[in-house]
This record gives sequence, C-alpha cells and structure tokens, in this order.
Amino acid sequence: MIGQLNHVAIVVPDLAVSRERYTKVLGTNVSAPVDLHEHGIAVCFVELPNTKTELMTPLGTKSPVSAFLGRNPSGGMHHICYEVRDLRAARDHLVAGGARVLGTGEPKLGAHGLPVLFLHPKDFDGTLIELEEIAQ
Ligand SMILES: CC[C@H](C(=O)O)C(=O)SCCNC(=O)CCNC(=O)[C@H](O)C(C)(C)COP(=O)(O)OP(=O)(O)OC[C@H]1O[C@@H](n2cnc3c(N)ncnc32)[C@H](O)[C@@H]1OP(=O)(O)O
Ligand SMILES: [Co+2]
Repeated sequence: MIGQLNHVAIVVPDLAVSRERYTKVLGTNVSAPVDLHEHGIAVCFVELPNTKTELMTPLGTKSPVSAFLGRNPSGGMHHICYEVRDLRAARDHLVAGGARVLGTGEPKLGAHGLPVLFLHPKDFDGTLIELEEIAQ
C-alpha cells in the first residue's frame, strides 16, 4: 500500500539557522521558508537525490509541533512521510485494521498541495507517519 519515502521531517528551534546549516555546512539546496498557517508551521524542504528533508518550526500559538519542541528544545526527528496512490482507500484500510487517523480523518492539502493524513505514533512503533497522495 505505501510507496516511496516522500520526506523525513525535523522540528527545529530556528528555521533560518537550520536552513543555513543545510546549505552552507551540508551543501544542499533548500527551498525558501513558507508559512503554512493551516498547519501551524513554517517549513523549508531540503532537496536530496532520493527524497527530501522537511525542516519545520512552530507557527502561531496552536502549532501541533510546539509541544514536541518543548520536549526536545534543540529539535528532533518528527515524522516520516510515505506516498500512497489512493489516500482515502489507504485510510479506510488502516482504520479497519484498528489504526487511528489524527484530526478529523479527512485529508488536508499539505505543503506540496497534495492531500495528506497523519497516523497516530502510538500505532506505528512510536513513529508519527504522514501519508501523502501522489498523482495517479
Ligand atoms: C501537512 C504539512 C506538512 C507536510 O509535510 O506537507 C507537515 O508535515 S505538517 C506537520 C505538523 N503537523 C502535524 O504533525 C499534524 C499531526 N500531529 C499531531 O496532531 C500532533 O503532533 C500529535 C497528536 C501527533 C502529538 O501531539 P503532542 O505533541 O501535543 O503530544 P501528545 O501529548 O498528544 O502526544 C501523545 C503521545 O505521542 C507522542 N508523540 C507526540 N509527537 C510525536 C512524534 N512526532 N513522534 C512520536 N511520538 C510522538 C507523545 O510523546 C505522547 O507519548 P506519551 O508516551 O503518551 O507521552
Ligand atoms: Co510532512
């Protein structure tokens, strides 16, 4: 059901500092920061030969990653995103198997303008999983 690894996401305390680290120290291309108010994060993507790293930091007072950063003040790996062809079918299959989908269960558009959902970390080895629907 799940396909390619789309990205690994890291919560960072300072997006500009981390963007600089990935460009100057690690020698990668990093997209310009984007504020995703509907998701409560500011985000950049590190472009890699085989996948991406999502650098994100809390935005606003109700960010879903604020508590995570509070627990991990220097930052840390936050989630992994897999690609799926049919997000609703994947969701229904996983829920039928007892997995919990976060939020309302309805897909939202993610940073790439594609539908995404999140699965509860407690159901997947303590790992927050994001599913992103790729164009058929
Ligand atoms: C979609 C735009 C963009 C994209 O790629 O396109 C993004 O990726 S947006 C990313 C930000 N949005 C989200 O992460 C939405 C889904 N996440 C959530 O709703 C919350 O982060 C949630 C519910 C996973 C965790 O909320 P919170 O940090 O407030 O902690 P809780 O006390 O509710 O957590 C319960 C339990 O889970 C553990 N936990 C929390 N976060 C993670 C994590 N990232 N990985 C693994 N485990 C996590 C937390 O420690 C608690 O464990 P416990 O043993 O009960 O203490
Ligand atoms: Co993500």
